[in-house]
Amino acid sequence: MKQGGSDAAKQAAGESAAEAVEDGTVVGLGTGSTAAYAIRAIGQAVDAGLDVVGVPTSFQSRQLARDCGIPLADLDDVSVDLAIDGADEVASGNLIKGGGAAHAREKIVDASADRFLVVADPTKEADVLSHPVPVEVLPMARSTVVTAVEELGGDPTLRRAERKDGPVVTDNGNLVLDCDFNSIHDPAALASDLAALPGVVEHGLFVGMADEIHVGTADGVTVRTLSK
Ligand SMILES: O=C[C@H](O)[C@H](O)[C@H](O)COP(=O)(O)O
Repeated sequence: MKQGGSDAAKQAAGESAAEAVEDGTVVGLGTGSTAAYAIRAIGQAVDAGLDVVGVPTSFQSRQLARDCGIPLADLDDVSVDLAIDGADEVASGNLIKGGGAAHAREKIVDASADRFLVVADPTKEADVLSHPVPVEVLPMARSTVVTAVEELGGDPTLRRAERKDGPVVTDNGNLVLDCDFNSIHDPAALASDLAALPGVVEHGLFVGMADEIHVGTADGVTVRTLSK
């Protein structure tokens, strides 16, 4: 997993994207260490009087947003203007997400947003996606999805919990298979194949969804605007 980015780079990316949040914005709040910097920056702006509503993508982002004083709502009540979220890998504007097993809720919130800003550090950038793809599965479908992923050419591994025996259980009560496909030359086709498997709740390929990528370094931020 590519998690080698510096805190300074993550902070620069997160704070850059947070600058896009204006008064009255409904903002999707991503999950992970880079999105957390955006949430903290939005919280500081709320303290200074900015009127925003946040839609969290996980238990973790909800808790951080509450700690930062960001008013929250869910998708039954609001529609998202702008989502800010991290990524485990970025190539040609496509993403692999789910290193924190939050990709199902992230995809719902990020896909619903009018604009989706990705925040990353340079260690996340690649020419071709090759990070294992997290696939959230209903527990009863684990074995059938393992077989189906192998038939698609992948090598699935059940994600194990740390400081708990057994598997990671997502915020939705499901399991995660990290599926290694080596280099993914047609992410749209793989995304469609994975989504079609019975028992797959969501996979971590985010294809053609991002509007901007904010890549932070210790020295500044590069913003790439993508055409969709
Ligand atoms: O499930 C977690 C998310 O998809 C994260 O946005 C992703 O793993 C990137 O996290 P980080 O910014 O901590 O590398």
